[in-house]
Amino acid sequence: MEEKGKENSIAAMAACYQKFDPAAYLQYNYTPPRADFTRKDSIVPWKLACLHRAFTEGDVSGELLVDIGSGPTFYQVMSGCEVFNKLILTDFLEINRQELRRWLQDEGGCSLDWTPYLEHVCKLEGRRSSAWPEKATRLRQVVSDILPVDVHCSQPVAPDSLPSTGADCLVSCFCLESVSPDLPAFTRALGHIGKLLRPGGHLMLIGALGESYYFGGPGVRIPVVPLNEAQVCESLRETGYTLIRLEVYTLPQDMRVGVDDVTGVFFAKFCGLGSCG
Ligand SMILES: C[S@@+](CC[C@H](N)C(=O)[O-])C[C@H]1O[C@@H](n2cnc3c(N)ncnc32)[C@H](O)[C@@H]1O
Ligand SMILES: O=S(=O)(c1ccc2c(c1)CN[C@@H](CF)C2)N1CCSCC1
Repeated sequence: MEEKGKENSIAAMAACYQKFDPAAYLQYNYTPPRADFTRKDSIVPWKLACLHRAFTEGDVSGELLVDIGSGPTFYQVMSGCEVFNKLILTDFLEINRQELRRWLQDEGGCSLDWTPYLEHVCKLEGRRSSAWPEKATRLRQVVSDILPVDVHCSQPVAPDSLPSTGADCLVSCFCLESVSPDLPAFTRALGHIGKLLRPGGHLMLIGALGESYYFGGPGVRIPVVPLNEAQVCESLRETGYTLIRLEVYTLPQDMRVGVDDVTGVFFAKFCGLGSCG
């Protein structure tokens, strides 16, 4: 696609996000039936277990974890916040960065109660679920910044907002495929964020399989690049990552609730350029 065509399709995607509604998005995806902690086949325990294992199996370490496209959610950093002393959250929209600040400042007015997620991750760590306030305090302590980000820019965050050595670990959930107009743009965005990672750092990528759209609010239909596992791995290989593990979850029929047409979710752990470790 010509340069002008790429710019137009990325601008069209950005326009879709101007009506994104964090509260609705959280309601659609982070409350039952999708977020049902009592169901063994629910996606929440599966995803939180993938993240817990990936952050605690011994090969991930360092100082700085950066979450790309955080949106209004925290589940994706509830395990990582125990491993890293510095955590930077990022999003394209100020309305999402405000939602993150509201929870971090603990002054009420948040759109979702993250307690069940904190309790579940405490249990994964072998702690009592009643230890969730300590985990909430830890998370609030380690978040050092909430930055604007645009994965379609060759420099996705402002210069000098990260150490020159890069982040030790990146996590990104349901972002790249949900903001890219097509697969080449998805792959380019992967390359852009890869430059934020130090050599040998790790990338945890969580995303939708087979999804072509989702609702980011009432009537806010946002196009998604439909991906399969092979495309995810090929895009990551093209951008120089080494696959450590890929896990796939197929959404039960009753979790297909009309807010999107996702058929599955993948969890992938990668190591960036240079020796893994
Ligand atoms: C589907 S949401 C994912 C939110 C969250 N990570 C989660 O796991 O639910 C996609 C996010 O990407 C953000 N976004 C939109 N355009 C972006 C861009 N060009 N670069 C980075 N993030 C973008 C949106 O603001 C939104 O928060
Ligand atoms: O996997 S989810 O069902 C989920 C969570 C978020 C999303 C989707 C699916 C699919 N559409 C995406 C659009 F970008 C957003 N899930 C919701 C409960 S908590 C763990 C994540």
